[in-house]
Amino acid sequence: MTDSQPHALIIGAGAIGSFYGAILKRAGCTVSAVVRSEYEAIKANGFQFESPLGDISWSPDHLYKDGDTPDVVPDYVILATKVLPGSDRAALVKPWVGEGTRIVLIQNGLDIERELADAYPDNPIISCLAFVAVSRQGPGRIKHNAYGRLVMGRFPKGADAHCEALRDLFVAGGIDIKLADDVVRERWLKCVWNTPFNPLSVLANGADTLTMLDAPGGEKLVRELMDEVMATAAADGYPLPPQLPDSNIEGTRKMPAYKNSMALDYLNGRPIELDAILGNVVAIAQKHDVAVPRLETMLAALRMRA
Ligand SMILES: NC(=O)C1=CN([C@@H]2O[C@H](COP(=O)(O)OP(=O)(O)OC[C@H]3O[C@@H](n4cnc5c(N)ncnc54)[C@H](OP(=O)(O)O)[C@@H]3O)[C@@H](O)[C@H]2O)C=CC1
Ligand SMILES: CC(C)(CO)C(=O)C(=O)O
Repeated sequence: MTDSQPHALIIGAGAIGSFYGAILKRAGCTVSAVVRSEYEAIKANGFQFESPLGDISWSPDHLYKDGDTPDVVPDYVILATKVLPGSDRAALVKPWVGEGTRIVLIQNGLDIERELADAYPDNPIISCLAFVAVSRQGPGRIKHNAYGRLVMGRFPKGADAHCEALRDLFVAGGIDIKLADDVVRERWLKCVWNTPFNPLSVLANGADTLTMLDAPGGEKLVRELMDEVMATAAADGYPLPPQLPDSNIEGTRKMPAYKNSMALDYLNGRPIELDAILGNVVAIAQKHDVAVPRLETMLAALRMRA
């Protein structure tokens, strides 16, 4: 593709994929999508958005199903599926990755890049963390509630010209971007929030943030879980700011009550990203002999439920 109109292909155009696809469309990119169950609806009507950004509804320039072959090799393959056991993400992107294609992950969790980096050693891997509240309302219908910021960096380290070029596109589309030299550290920082809140919301029957914090003993439990994630991060070589649990709780209390992505999956009967967000943290704690009794209990209880 030409530099003047980069081509991004979204794989897994659900809430996150279709939202950041809309942003790249606003930046003037050619944006295509590979979708699964919502193919017919998206083919007929594109992605219909309700958003504080205004009318960001869009239709993919090329719409594909799993198993199709690409018309063009994209500059960016943006993977925005859920990170679930049994989903072979390296195989999923394979038909769409050519020489020079940057593989961009916009997915939650820890230690989720390695399988892509190992499978595609010659393609830049750009790892992104989304700070946004967006959810699917029905086939091809998405509600963007608030926010949108992305933190991004090369995996395993650095923020090079590939990241800068993608940052410029997202900024042109109206999104705030932080480039991170150490994206793994950024994943730990985000996990201090997601690893307690997301699985706990499932144990609490899909509860929102304030319901969890205001339940008797709720804030105390969230803090203890955050402390266990902090201790694990430190043992893994990522000491995080000691005031992070305080600022996370304070920030969460200031936001309107909010159902995180795992709560929404649970409430909609979809599989949850238990390993990416919790299991991988527990595995790293066990590797370093860090005591994480509350995280282990939560993981065991949720595995029983699954
Ligand atoms: N939603 C949010 O506000 C936030 C989400 N995140 C993270 O972003 C990531 C994406 O989450 P989100 O967008 O909410 O998830 P969604 O469930 O809304 O979207 C995932 C999409 O991937 C599609 N998909 C799965 N497998 C395939 C496949 N083989 N081929 C094509 N499409 C496929 C699903 O299709 P199908 O309908 O067929 O299942 C669905 O459209 C997760 O890691 C999540 O934790 C991070 C921050 C906020
Ligand atoms: C931080 C938050 C809550 C939204 O950006 C998220 O990561 C999620 O919903 O899983």
